Amino acid sequence: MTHQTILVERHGRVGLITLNRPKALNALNLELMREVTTAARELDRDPDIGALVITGSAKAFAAGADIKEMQPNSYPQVYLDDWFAEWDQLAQVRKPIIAAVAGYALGGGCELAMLCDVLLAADTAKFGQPEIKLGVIPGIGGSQRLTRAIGKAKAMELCLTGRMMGAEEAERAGLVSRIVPADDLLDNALATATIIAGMSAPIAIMAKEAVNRAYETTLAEGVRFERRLFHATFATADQKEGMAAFIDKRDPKFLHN
Ligand SMILES: CC(C)=CC(=O)SCCNC(=O)CCNC(=O)[C@H](O)C(C)(C)COP(=O)(O)OP(=O)(O)OC[C@H]1O[C@@H](n2cnc3c(N)ncnc32)[C@H](O)[C@@H]1OP(=O)(O)O
Repeated sequence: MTHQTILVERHGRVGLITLNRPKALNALNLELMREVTTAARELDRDPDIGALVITGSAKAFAAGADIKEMQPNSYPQVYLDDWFAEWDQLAQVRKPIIAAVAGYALGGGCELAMLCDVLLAADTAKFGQPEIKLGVIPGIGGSQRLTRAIGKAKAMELCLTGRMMGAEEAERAGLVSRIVPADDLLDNALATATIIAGMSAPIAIMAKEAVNRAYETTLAEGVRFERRLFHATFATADQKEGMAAFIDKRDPKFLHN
């Protein structure tokens, strides 16, 4: 399939989506959003794919939603078209997604990174929610996901001032799982995704669901949910294989069922 604003590649069991609007610093226009969500859903359905990576360029993961596209729109238009609701489809992807972020991840770019499950940052990464400087507020979940990731104090400051934070501050705050040198970012992301894609596919999906549930429910409900999924892992062939492999002192051969 031909894409205008993204590149899609396969690296073994990993699907790689690269944002590709370099002249606009990967600003997220409606076409790019559709292409990313469509590609991610296709990779999610593909049994030969176990994990996804989304990345941008060295200068920008994405500098936000496309301001030039947004600017002339009226309230009835954005409301009736339910602008940015389509990004919710990325949150519905069941396989783990890694965001490999170098350069600017601002506004919708930061929100796209936070829609992913593991956020790897190059030492050049800069995160922020600068929408307030444009007379708007985050619209792809930034005020919610950033607050859950780094806490109210810092999220409030970033959303109210539009200040950017660098990779080290983002890692200290808990937004980023790891910082790597910019030149090694993609290799690290693909290596991490390959490890995840080598696990049992249903078990990886259960692990993602269980961790995500912690964002949405009480501790007691979350622990109950986790326990039910844990019990369900015993209905898979991969639980038998994983434990047998440990006992036999060999690597497991997961069959993804
Ligand atoms: C409202 C919601 C829900 C979400 C949002 O995301 S709103 C947007 C939030 N993002 C921003 O406000 C960042 C806007 N961009 C910048 O502040 C700067 O571009 C920069 C600091 C990221 C980089 O500055 P630099 O001087 O290095 O580069 P520029 O000359 O400014 O940009 C190059 C080229 O890209 C176009 N660009 C950059 N960001 C966007 C964007 N978000 N939307 C549309 N176009 C963007 C920029 O206009 C320029 O293009 P031209 O050379 O054609 O002017």
